[in-house]
Amino acid sequence: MEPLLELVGVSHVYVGDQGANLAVEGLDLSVGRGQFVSLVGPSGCGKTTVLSLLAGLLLPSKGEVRIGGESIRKPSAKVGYMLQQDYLFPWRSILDNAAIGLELGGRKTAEGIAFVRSLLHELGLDAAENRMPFELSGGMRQRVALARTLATEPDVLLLDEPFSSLDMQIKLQLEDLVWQTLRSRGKTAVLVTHDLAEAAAMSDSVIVLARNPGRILTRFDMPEAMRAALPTEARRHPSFQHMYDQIWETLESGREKGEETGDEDEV
Ligand SMILES: Nc1ncnc2c1ncn2[C@@H]1O[C@H](COP(=O)(O)OP(=O)(O)OP(=O)(O)O)[C@@H](O)[C@H]1O
Repeated sequence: MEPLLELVGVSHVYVGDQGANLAVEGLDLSVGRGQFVSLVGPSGCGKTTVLSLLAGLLLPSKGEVRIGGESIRKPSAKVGYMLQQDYLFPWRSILDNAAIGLELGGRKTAEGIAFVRSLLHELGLDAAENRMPFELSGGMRQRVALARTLATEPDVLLLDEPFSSLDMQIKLQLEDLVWQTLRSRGKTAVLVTHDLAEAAAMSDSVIVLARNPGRILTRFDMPEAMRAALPTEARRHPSFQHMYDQIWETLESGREKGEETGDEDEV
């Protein structure tokens, strides 16, 4: 499959008052167009750093980040971000929040607004378009954030723990909705999560990282039947527990080999 996202020998060093900190080292990763991959690993292994490199918010100290074969040196309209917090503007209606990317890009035309309305409709938010963010539940607000991200039609979505502040039932519903929405549009997605079950259920591949320095331990490709199923269905697939256990064991083995720092162990 033609790769859309590529990390080629990527290292990143943060330089600050405390000196240099090698956050990630020697990352090689290829993600095909339309694929959904997750990054999992202990706190500090570089998941957010990888997303920032893919978003063009950070430049690699070594190696290259490519999207569609082109080296990424600055933020690109091809890439959209969805975060744990929705960052909706409290003084703007839902429609105006969802349309903000178009507005900033000078594309808030009648056609653009019609597109945003169609996204809100698809995400079950048509009745909410004139409401204000404080009137919505956490799950609804994250759906608005998804509509806002999709409105600018990025090829790639970077999802930084977008479900982690939601209660379980809403989280499962939203995992299905996001997965379905991205898949039906052929979007490429990179999800950062601490929830291994979420990673296994939503992804084509799960990338396990270790820390000190951040590096890729293993890439797990999910069985085809799980990849084709909605996340809630994938969780019930006979291979699910096996994949989950393998990811968990790899994480644990990385911890045993590389953790001499005495840091808090948090998956
Ligand atoms: N701005 C920064 N300046 C210096 N070091 C940083 C900076 N941001 C992150 N780091 C360091 O880089 C490493 C990777 O951090 P990063 O936030 O990417 O990890 P993470 O896997 O996303 O962690 P978490 O799961 O806790 O969000 C850590 O050692 C962290 O302390």
